[in-house]
Amino acid sequence: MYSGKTTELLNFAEIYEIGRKNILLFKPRIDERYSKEHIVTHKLFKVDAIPVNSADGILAHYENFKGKVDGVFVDEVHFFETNICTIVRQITQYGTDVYCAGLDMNYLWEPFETTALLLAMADEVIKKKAVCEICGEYKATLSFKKKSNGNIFDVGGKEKYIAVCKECYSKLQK
Ligand SMILES: Nc1ncnc2c1ncn2[C@@H]1O[C@H](COP(=O)(O)OP(=O)(O)O)[C@@H](O)[C@H]1O
Ligand SMILES: Cc1cn([C@H]2C[C@H](O)[C@@H](COP(=O)(O)O)O2)c(=O)[nH]c1=O
Repeated sequence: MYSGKTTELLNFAEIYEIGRKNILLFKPRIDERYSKEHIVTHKLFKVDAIPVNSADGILAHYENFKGKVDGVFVDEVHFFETNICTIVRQITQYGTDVYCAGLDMNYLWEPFETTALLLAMADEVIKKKAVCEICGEYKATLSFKKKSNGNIFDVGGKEKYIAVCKECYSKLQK
């Protein structure tokens, strides 16, 4: 969390917009942290997006679009079920570029399955780091949940999670 994934996703989307390409942006409907119908960065930069309940919603909007879609952008992919992989492949085969942003690992330091599968399929992967909220070093690759409750899928921000490096995560666990 806080590593700039959404910022990076929106930067890619902007490149398509500048080039007057047709793009569709999606977010999981459960992510209502900042807005229901925008993808929003933690610096509060926001762009219109279509909230969907599942990956099927992405395909439905894609197929209903009149004209060619040049790029599809999906934020918070870890919240989607693994069938998003089939849909991403299908959309790619139609000739559309697909960009996904999401967490690779949950707060238990385990992979999110959907992200892991998408990583395997991707032509290009960008792994990002945040500043560790404990030691202040720019090497945070994990999220520590302040009150561990067993919920792997749990929308939230700094009230629930902090970005930490591996060393600080291990110390916090003790
Ligand atoms: N611990 C942190 N490390 C880095 N950036 C942070 C941290 N906490 C807050 N931020 C802010 O979060 C922004 C990144 O937001 P965003 O792109 O939405 O990240 P992500 O999608 O990875 O959660 C940074 O530009 C910075 O302003
Ligand atoms: C670690 C972890 C996070 N989540 C949730 C919390 C947020 O709603 C998103 C991550 O958002 P960000 O853009 O990366 O800040 O995912 C979760 O559900 N389970 C987890 O283990």
